[in-house]
Amino acid sequence: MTDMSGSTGEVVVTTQSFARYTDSPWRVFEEARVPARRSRFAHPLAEDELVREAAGAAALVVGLDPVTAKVIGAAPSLRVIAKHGVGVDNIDVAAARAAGIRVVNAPGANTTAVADMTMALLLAAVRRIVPAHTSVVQGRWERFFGPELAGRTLAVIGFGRIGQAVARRARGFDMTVVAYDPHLPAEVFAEQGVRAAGLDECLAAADVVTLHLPLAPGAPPLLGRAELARLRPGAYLVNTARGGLVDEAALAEALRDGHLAGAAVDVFASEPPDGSPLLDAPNVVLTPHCGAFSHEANAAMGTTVATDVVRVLRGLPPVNPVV
Ligand SMILES: NC(=O)c1ccc[n+]([C@@H]2O[C@H](COP(=O)([O-])OP(=O)(O)OC[C@H]3O[C@@H](n4cnc5c(N)ncnc54)[C@H](O)[C@@H]3O)[C@@H](O)[C@H]2O)c1
Ligand SMILES: O=C(O)CC[C@@H](O)C(=O)O
Repeated sequence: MTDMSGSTGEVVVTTQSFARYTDSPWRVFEEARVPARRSRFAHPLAEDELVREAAGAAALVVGLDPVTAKVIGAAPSLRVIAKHGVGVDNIDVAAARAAGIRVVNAPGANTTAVADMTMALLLAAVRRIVPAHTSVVQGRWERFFGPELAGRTLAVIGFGRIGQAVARRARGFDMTVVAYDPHLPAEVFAEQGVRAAGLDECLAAADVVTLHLPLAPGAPPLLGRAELARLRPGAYLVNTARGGLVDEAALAEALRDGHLAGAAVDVFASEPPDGSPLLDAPNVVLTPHCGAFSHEANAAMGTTVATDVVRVLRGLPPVNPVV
């Protein structure tokens, strides 16, 4: 790490997960002679902490930290906000644009990691891996049954990089895949051997629904009580996209009353999910927003965003602009 605190125009890295498996992202800054340091706070930042960190920064590299209009307004030297990942729902992109600040991210860098995690969570949910593990460890030796994936229908909602990678994996498990993504031309679905359908049709057809779309600022949950009720009895839901896409109370209720057979959730409306109704819902597998946490994705996200930060600070156009 290059720690040149006190220099002007420095890069401040607030995400704790930056360069966890290789120093190569830090080397991008070192080789470009761009001063860069980690945040003083060794935890995900609250808005006021981010205001303090952003005050003298030329660039911020953030994870899920809230880059609000207040943070942007308090950062007169800021030229670029880099999302160490894909989803920019924690960044007020409109405020950044209005302030002339670039936003960049790392599209594709964590596609494989999240697609693998989605399949891991799906398999864990249907074959009840977590209760089976607990049963063995606690000496009960209960034996669990679950459905096979072959021949079942997977509905992929959001058919971008991760959605398509999940569809390829699901086809490898002999699943039928339908997908909903209103922003893509028909050829994209056809190329992947997937049938395009509307949201309602996908929900009605699915044995498993998996979410892979962004969370739009201020949007209500895509899957509220009414949409969850449209799922087949005994269906499963996997969410590795964003917690705000699902009404957690309605999902917990659908699990408790047995309408859904199970859910696997990596992302929560509020993180950590203290008090979430999912914490004590039955038949859930819950992980701490670590879908992107493969070694390879960690290296790729870090070097991708570091490269674009350096480019913007040198006056070059970024490779992966959001704005
Ligand atoms: N769990 C994690 O750690 C993790 C890691 C990476 C990404 N994510 C989440 O996954 C999302 C998808 O990532 P990606 O790399 O596939 O992004 P992507 O941009 O390649 O794909 C997103 C797709 O969603 C589609 N879409 C947008 N709005 C939609 C809507 N209302 N209904 C249906 N489809 C819609 C877009 O057209 C696009 O094709 C990210 O936005 C992020 O929120 C989570
Ligand atoms: O910042 C993180 O820890 C996860 C980011 C991930 O959800 C993404 O959108 O790429």
